[in-house]
Amino acid sequence: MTTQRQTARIAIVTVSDRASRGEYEDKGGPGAESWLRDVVTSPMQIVRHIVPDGREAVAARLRELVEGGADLILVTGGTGPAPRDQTPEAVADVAEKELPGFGEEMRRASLAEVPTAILSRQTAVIRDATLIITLPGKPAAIATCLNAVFAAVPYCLDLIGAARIETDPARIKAFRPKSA
Ligand SMILES: Nc1ncnc2c1ncn2[C@@H]1O[C@H](COP(=O)(O)OP(=O)(O)OP(=O)(O)O)[C@@H](O)[C@H]1O
Ligand SMILES: Nc1nc2c(c(=O)[nH]1)N[C@H]1C(S)=C(S)[C@@H](COP(=O)(O)O)O[C@H]1N2
Repeated sequence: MTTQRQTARIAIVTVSDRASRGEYEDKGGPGAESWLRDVVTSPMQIVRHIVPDGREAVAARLRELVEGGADLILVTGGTGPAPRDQTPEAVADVAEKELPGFGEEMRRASLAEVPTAILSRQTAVIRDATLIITLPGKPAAIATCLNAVFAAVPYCLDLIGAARIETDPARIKAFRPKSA
């Protein structure tokens, strides 16, 4: 068995025309970072990026981050049905495998809070040894969605050959079937 890297490289990408132009302060990226710092107890390096909406811009940034060795990328924003919302198309452009269960479960959890959660086309995909999870842009959606799916993320990273991460079981109990 190969030894897994111990420091996880995590990128958070905010997709927002207005946040990228500085018209409002990005609350989604910092929100995702503080959620991870509360939940993940193993070493990690987190970098944050802000990009405008758009298929090419988002896909290009995702390719760069995967090539740079990211283990996990959280993308927030641009998952809805409006013309500029093209994050799912960008993610599909870089995907090698889709994990549709992530989107199903995140929407299910969000629908308990807001009926318009059905408008989000959020999903998760794998490219190389990177897991990419997309989240809605509304900052309040981030914790709802990560709480809904994160128990499966450490084992997914194990399976794709990414870094090993541990979580605070009081927040999220990571489920690893082989050690359960
Ligand atoms: N990163 C963010 N930081 C703070 N607030 C946000 C962020 N993303 C979205 N929001 C808030 O949620 C609302 C709906 O999000 P949505 O992603 O649909 O925005 P949008 O209308 O596409 O605009 P933009 O792409 O310029 O952020 C926004 O109008 C904004 O109030
Ligand atoms: N938990 C949660 N999910 C949510 C929402 C929300 O407020 N909370 N907003 C919804 C709305 S109104 C839209 S349009 C979609 C897509 O948002 P995005 O384009 O910012 O990604 O996410 C949906 N999912």
